Amino acid sequence: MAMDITFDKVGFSYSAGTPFENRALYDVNLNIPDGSYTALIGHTGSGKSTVTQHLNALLKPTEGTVTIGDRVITAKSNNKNLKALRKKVGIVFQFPESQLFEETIAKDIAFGPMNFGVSKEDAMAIVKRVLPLVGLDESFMERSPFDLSGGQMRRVAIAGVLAMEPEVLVLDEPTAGLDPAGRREIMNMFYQLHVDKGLTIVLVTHQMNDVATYANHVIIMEKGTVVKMGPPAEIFQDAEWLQQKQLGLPSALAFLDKLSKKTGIDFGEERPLRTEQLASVLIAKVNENKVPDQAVPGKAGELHA
Ligand SMILES: Nc1ncnc2c1ncn2[C@@H]1O[C@H](COP(=O)(O)OP(=O)(O)OP(=O)(O)O)[C@@H](O)[C@H]1O
Repeated sequence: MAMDITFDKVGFSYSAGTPFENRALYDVNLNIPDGSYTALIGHTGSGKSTVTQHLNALLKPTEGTVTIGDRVITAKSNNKNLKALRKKVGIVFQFPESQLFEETIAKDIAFGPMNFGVSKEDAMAIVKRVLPLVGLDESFMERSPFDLSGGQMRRVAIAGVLAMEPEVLVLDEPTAGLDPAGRREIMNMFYQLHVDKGLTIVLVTHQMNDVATYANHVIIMEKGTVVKMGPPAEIFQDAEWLQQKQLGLPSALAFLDKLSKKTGIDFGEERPLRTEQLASVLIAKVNENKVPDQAVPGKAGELHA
């Protein structure tokens, strides 16, 4: 069963019908295609976390319809039989390591599957299968999660979500608080899971470079609603709009944008989104003699990437 997710005219209020009612979503229409790497971006308070909690029915819409694979969730849906859905859509919340609690790493990772009725023996087999996916080996199984570094603890917590063998993995700022090397490793790990296992990924992030590097579908939220949705090339076409909205640009695009303004060179459709593509685009422009000579020290003959 394909796990496409769609929101149709979804509204949501926290504490609906009480004096503390707080409207978080207005008329949200979006889709998350099965097998996509979707980035969900927007300022603080725009509604991203509220949307993610609808992805496995932790929250139910106050209005409209959320469809997750073959499950249709509305305000009137009952809460029964949501276990199967929760298994298919795994959410890695911010700072997931704060939810570790067992005395050994193996027990912590096995907790979810055993809660779903998997035998201890099968759960241990799952633990052995998921540890390498997060870059850890079996020697970690009997260790306490609380003796690990912050980055390793986060990997264990992520392994606990992967142990449920989800089809959709929702990541709410998964690298918050990690150092640059740890960030890169974790982001590459998720990308590998997406490529190797065909996992649908929904990444909530403020990092435009991650959006440019990994995502193939982008949703932008503002004040509780979706204001743009589409492939990255289309989303980043309008650099001006993104800057106006103070959402930031991927570094490669920000650099070319500045260069265009200073030199008048129009990089048009050739603008790369990823930093590693930048050199070849610039060299191509130099070779076309569209960059003034003085901007390229020592320019002689044809340049190669
Ligand atoms: N438990 C809650 N009770 C009441 N209001 C809430 C609750 N959680 C979030 N809100 C409100 O809902 C709105 C959307 O918040 P949400 O956390 O979904 O935004 P966000 O885009 O994820 O922000 P951030 O980037 O800071 O995580 C905000 O106005 C927020 O104050």
